Amino acid sequence: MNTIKIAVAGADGRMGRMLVEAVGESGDLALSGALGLAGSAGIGQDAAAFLGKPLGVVVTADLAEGLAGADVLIDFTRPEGTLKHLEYCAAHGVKLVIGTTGFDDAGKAAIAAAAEKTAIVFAPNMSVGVNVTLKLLELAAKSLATGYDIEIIEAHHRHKVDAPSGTALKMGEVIADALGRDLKECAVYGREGVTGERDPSTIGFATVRGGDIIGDHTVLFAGTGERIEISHKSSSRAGYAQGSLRAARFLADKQTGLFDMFDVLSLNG
Ligand SMILES: NC(=O)C1=CN([C@@H]2O[C@H](COP(=O)(O)OP(=O)(O)OC[C@H]3O[C@@H](n4cnc5c(N)ncnc54)[C@H](OP(=O)(O)O)[C@@H]3O)[C@@H](O)[C@H]2O)C=CC1
Ligand SMILES: O=C(O)C1=N[C@H](C(=O)O)C[C@H](O)C1
Repeated sequence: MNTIKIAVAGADGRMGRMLVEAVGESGDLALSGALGLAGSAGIGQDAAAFLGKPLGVVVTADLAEGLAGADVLIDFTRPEGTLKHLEYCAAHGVKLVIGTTGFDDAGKAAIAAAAEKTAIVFAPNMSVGVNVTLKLLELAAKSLATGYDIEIIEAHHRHKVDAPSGTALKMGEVIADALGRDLKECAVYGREGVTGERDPSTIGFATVRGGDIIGDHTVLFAGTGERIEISHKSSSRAGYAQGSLRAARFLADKQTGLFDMFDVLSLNG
């Protein structure tokens, strides 16, 4: 089997570092490049310097340099960074695994358009556990379609910049789809003041930010006399990194197309 050459964007970030380490330990993947934000402390340093085991790949802000020879770019940055990388990758046939969250509709449309030129896996959560949880939610929502109020509660570390999390929004989409609702019309993002009684057709979101919480998601189905809670809690970012590597391997025989982790993990159907 050919070694898959991986470039990592946001190489000096929380996820970027996990990915550099995971690629280095994988056996079947090789780090070919590392991108960082111009002016960041990591620029010019070996991407694996933080491990004390340099890999000979220097973090650069130059896309041509960072993406030279790459088969796949794994990108966990910010929407504006990902969209810049996306344009370059689509033009140069580099495949993409996008874990970044917080895109608006125009950003998502740009990713879909780029997938006509290169192959992309785009998912707000790469962990196997979260994606299986999404399947459980589909079943729960269909079975609890009436008489249960649905609330999605997520908690993350103090550094997270987008809310609700991409995962929470995906959970809302999966549930809304299962119930034949449109999340844009039924989502309620936080409550304050005299809100009136709860509208049963809504899906509520609540966001907690603090400390070093890696990522907790709970969906509450609150009925009369009982409530069901479906929760996933991450205690490490390793699952996100391993899922991303699975996504990169999945892309090996794809030339174009937009995929998600259901495709990677064969969870469709
Ligand atoms: N899909 C999934 O499974 C997961 C998704 N995520 C998502 O991944 C993203 C990154 O998370 P995390 O690693 O915690 O964040 P960090 O802030 O730790 O890392 C982000 C990295 O991207 C760099 N960066 C910031 N802005 C730009 C830009 N405009 N262009 C290029 N690079 C940029 C940062 O540089 P600098 O440090 O200099 O600012 C940093 O190196 C978030 O959107 C998060 O929600 C996170 C975990 C799992
Ligand atoms: O920013 C994070 O940390 C995470 N972001 C993703 C999200 O927004 O859902 C995935 C995970 O929850 C960690």
